[in-house]
Amino acid sequence: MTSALESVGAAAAAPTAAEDLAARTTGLRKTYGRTVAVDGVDLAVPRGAVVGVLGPNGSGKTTTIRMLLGLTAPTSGSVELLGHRLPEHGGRVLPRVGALVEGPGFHPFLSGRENLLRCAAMEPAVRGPDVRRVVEEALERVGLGAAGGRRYRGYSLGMKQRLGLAAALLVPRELVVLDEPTNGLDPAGTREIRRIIAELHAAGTTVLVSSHLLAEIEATCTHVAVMHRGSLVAQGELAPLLESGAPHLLVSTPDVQAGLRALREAGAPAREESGEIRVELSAVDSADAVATLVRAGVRVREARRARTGLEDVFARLTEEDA
Ligand SMILES: Nc1ncnc2c1ncn2[C@@H]1O[C@H](COP(=O)(O)OP(=O)(O)OP(=O)(O)O)[C@@H](O)[C@H]1O
Repeated sequence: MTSALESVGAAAAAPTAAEDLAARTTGLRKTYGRTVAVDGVDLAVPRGAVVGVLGPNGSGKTTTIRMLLGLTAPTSGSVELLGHRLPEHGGRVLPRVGALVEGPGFHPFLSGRENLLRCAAMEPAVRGPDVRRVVEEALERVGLGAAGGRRYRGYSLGMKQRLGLAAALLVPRELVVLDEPTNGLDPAGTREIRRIIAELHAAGTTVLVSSHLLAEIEATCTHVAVMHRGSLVAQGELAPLLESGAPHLLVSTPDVQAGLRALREAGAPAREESGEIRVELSAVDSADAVATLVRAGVRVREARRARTGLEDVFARLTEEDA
């Protein structure tokens, strides 16, 4: 195991106390015939965190989330939401949980507003006289104020996502679960989702958000849970995970090929990236790398330290556990 996996393992080995968890699964497993969709997942979602569930298509994110919300029954294992076991205590805890998950839920021939009015009427926390105001606020919050009167059937995928989000956020929630919330959204819509997640986080709400977009998770989350082939291969705080890899140096030079040759001859792992040289600072430090380049007559415009991106971390975790 590498130090990255050990550091993540260490985080998992010192679990957060149960009362500090907004959600927890133990040995969660789901099979469909011979397909093992989710395989023994022990997920811990600390209260107040923004946890990104990251994994390639088919890695089990949606199935895990559906089981977490009591929408799909686990084959084995258990789920606790806000300190209470599901499904026994679903009626008590689910109103405190907002969720955006794929699947039918809205009536195609009703408008977005009418659909939300039906949702709001079913919310125990919304009093009858407040239903209309709550719905208008939710529509505004997700940018559907002007389109609220249009039929759901005519909504674009992005508008459907926004309406789902509005339903999830009708009343203040302790936990908000969003499955691929930026699906179908344009860049402006994606930024709005980020803003809403940041607002929820600032208000102390716990957020669990799945995505196969690494940049998305990197930009919005405090914690990450990495899924691969139905298993959880790492979970913990995002910052230490990003720092766990070897640091890199990015060198800007007009002499990329000569630079790569010189570095490799000096035993420094280096590759070209977007017209620059990326040097792994495991065998050499940054001063040695620059000296090697200069000695070889390579003209260095700029050299700067690069943080290990989630993409590198993710590739390492999923390759090693494959
Ligand atoms: N209802 C079902 N019946 C049969 N197989 C299923 C069902 N739901 C999921 N699976 C299978 O379980 C595995 C995990 O799927 P899941 O949708 O949970 O992954 P995911 O990580 O959410 O993927 P995506 O990013 O594509 O949504 C896949 O192999 C999928 O084909």
